[in-house]
Amino acid sequence: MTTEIHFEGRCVHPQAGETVLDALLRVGIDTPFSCKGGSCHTCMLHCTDGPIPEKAQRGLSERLRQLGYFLPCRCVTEHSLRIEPRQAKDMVTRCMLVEVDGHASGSLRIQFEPMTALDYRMGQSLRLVDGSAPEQEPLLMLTSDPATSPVAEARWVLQAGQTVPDSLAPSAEFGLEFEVRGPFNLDYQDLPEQRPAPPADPALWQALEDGRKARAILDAFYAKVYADTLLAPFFAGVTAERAASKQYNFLQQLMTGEKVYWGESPRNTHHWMVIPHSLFDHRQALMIETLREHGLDDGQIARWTRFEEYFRADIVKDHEWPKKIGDQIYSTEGFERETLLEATLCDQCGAEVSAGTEVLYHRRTGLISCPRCAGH
Ligand code: HEM
Repeated sequence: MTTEIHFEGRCVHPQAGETVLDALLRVGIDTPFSCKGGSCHTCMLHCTDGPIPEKAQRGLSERLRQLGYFLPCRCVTEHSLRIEPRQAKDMVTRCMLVEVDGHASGSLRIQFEPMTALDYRMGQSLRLVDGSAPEQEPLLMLTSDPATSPVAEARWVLQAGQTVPDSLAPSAEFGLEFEVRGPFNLDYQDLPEQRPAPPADPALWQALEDGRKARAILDAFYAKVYADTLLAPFFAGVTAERAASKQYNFLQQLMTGEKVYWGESPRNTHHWMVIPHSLFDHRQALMIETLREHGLDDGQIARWTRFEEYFRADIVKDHEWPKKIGDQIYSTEGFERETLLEATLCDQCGAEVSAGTEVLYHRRTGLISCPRCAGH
């Protein structure tokens, strides 16, 4: 009986004495590896069916052995196996704390050093291993770029009911250890459908003169936003008055708990906006500057920004997300052709386009191109 190694739709036959890793590489399967001697664990794979030789699991933790992980560089077998790449949910990395702050704002900035290699990209996420079911574990968003920062950095936006472990408490000191799972690609599906609002803070609203000062702050803030070369492009076609009013109602609802905001959820409003952490932080710095100019003290500033930080996970992303309403997902990127029911003006050249004409329109922006501008 020939030995068959099934891997991602391919079937490979190892030669006598050949390791599984060498067999995969021989036929051109691009699987990661480094030392090829069982030391670095870079090539570790997951076996879903078939007996794994004891030698191929030497050096792996009991947990990984039980899950079926093995080192293909140490695996010579005459039995057939079904194998697959490692699964992010099974990867747990022990980390050492460098520094943690932000407890007052509800958005923890955690600087840490993974104790074994953690292969990640900025924008991916980790889960903090805290003893709960893996899908319930707190989400940490990776904000550092491994190419340029010697220590890793992640954000943890605290959700209702989550408690911070001692290893990440305000008093936590350099060197404390904790474990993370992943990394995962953060996508809109990872966010809970309807995120509960953070607890209201009516005393803050009162300190903001029952909203009068909040309105003055927002007017001054959006004046800065519209003059800012990084932020202004997102607001093309939206008046500063609209932006400030919507934000006012949103904050009023968050701070007082009264239902006065009727706009979309932050996730859906910002669904098409590619906003990196650095831009979010830049906006936050402008907001803090404005709050200071209006006489808020550090405590009040932390209480205000806590509400904004809470929505970081709904807003920061490295590619546009579709809209999600209930279970329905709506893609708003791309174009459609539509026959006009009424005459209108072409958004490109300004010429009148008569009813019955087929035009090209962009699903999200709603801008149309007449047949001449659309090139047909
Ligand atoms: C860099 C960060 C951000 C950018 C570039 C941004 C951009 C925008 C833009 C362009 C709009 C107008 C959308 C429209 O009227 O069509 C908007 C609306 C809004 N934003 Fe943001 N935003 C950012 C951060 C935030 C934060 C931190 C919050 C919440 C705490 C927030 C809450 C809202 C709300 C509630 C609206 C109104 C939604 C509606 O019109 O229904 N935004 N944002």
